[in-house]
Amino acid sequence: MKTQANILIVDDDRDVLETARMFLKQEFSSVDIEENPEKIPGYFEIKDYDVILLDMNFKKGVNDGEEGFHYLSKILELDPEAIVILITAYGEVDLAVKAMKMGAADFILKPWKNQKLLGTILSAIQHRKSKKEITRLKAVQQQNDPFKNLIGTSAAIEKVKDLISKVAITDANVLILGENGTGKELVARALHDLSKRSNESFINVDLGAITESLFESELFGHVKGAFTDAKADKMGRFEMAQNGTLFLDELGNLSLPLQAKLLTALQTQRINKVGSAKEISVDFRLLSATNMNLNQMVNEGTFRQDLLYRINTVAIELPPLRERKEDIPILLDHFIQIFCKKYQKPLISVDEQVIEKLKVYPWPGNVRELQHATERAIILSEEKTIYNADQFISSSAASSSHTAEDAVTLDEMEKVFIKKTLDENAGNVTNTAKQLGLTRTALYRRLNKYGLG
Ligand SMILES: Nc1ncnc2c1ncn2[C@@H]1O[C@H](COP(=O)(O)OP(=O)(O)OP(=O)(O)O)[C@@H](O)[C@H]1O
Repeated sequence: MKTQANILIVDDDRDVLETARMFLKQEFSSVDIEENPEKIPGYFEIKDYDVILLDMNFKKGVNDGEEGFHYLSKILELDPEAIVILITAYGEVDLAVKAMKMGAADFILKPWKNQKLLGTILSAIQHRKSKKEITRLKAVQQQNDPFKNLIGTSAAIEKVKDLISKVAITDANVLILGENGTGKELVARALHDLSKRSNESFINVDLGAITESLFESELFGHVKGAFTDAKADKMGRFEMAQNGTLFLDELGNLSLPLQAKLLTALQTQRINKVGSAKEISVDFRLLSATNMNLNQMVNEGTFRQDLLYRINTVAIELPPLRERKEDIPILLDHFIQIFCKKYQKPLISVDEQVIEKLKVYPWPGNVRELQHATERAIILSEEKTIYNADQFISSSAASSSHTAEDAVTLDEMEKVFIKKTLDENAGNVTNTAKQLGLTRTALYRRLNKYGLG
């Protein structure tokens, strides 16, 4: 029986090709031959090759192996897991060794004995199988990693991951705190994925975006005819989260009357759809998030203490990016991979000096801002390496090292930076917020804080 394998042989010697094909056809299911190495990419478009036999020298009289290296790297670009066996002549063994360092799997000397060729190809196929298996296992492992999206190795992030692992399996209500763009929603999803409710729904409610008039209908649902626009029955978010997880984002934005309504529903675990007298009991795990200081709001009388008690069995605090700068390179790497793929660019690298500048910059919009900045840089980049920090952060930010020297505190640095970005955008808050990776609310808060409003 023939071994199932696709083999491609590339050599400029027609005799070598035909003889090899005749012999290998008896052993393997598919054997293709090609004299012109420039045509290799075309073959890769049609088939997935298990082994490629590649000659080291194609032009007559040239035997420095440069062509072999060139086409070897081309093949590895097309398929990083490709198994390439180089065909070499006597006296070229040192070149073959160099090629193996570059990623070739093996080499075979011309003229070969058929049994030797067979043995080399069979062990190469085995090698290919194990390589594929390792890649598959890595993918499975990554998929099973609940923290695969939560990038960072700083002590602060490790502490957060630790806490998530501990509380996820309990049904405790968790309050996730942190500035805009620090990853609060990612933490909420990880808590859900690791919980007993992971097979049920994860329902997200952005309380900052719900108007006072739509609050009840959004959260509790309504029945047909409950109000003019209620053309049909509607399920509320509480009901959608039945048996699963309910994530209330931007909780600090809720007005006092709505806080009261929310508290009642949480206490009774029962809701009435708007326009219905029938009570529905709901069972969900509650996660909340805010970038506001709820304790301070309680003191000021703008947040209910009893509601804070209810939602805050455990608190997880996410540090701002400027307090864990050591995570910047790994996050950068992560986003570069995502955006190079998205915009179909070869993997772009970033010069060390640029990375140093990015570490000095205060990132008021945290990871979200870094994500946007990286996307912009990748779109703009025409070279393989980015040497200019301006590509990531606007000119005002690029001079942040100057700002850093002049500014005494991070707050001052942030103020100067926001002011400059605002000026650049002719005072347009929406555009400024977008550029900084902040929500408009977050920007307004800062404008008030720094007296820039
Ligand atoms: N540690 C991280 N690793 C990878 N991506 C991250 C990380 N933290 C945040 N992000 C990314 O940054 C963006 C913002 O994160 P997320 O929405 O979770 O932040 P947030 O704190 O909920 O923000 P907001 O308060 O503005 O709603 C998302 O695209 C998210 O994927």
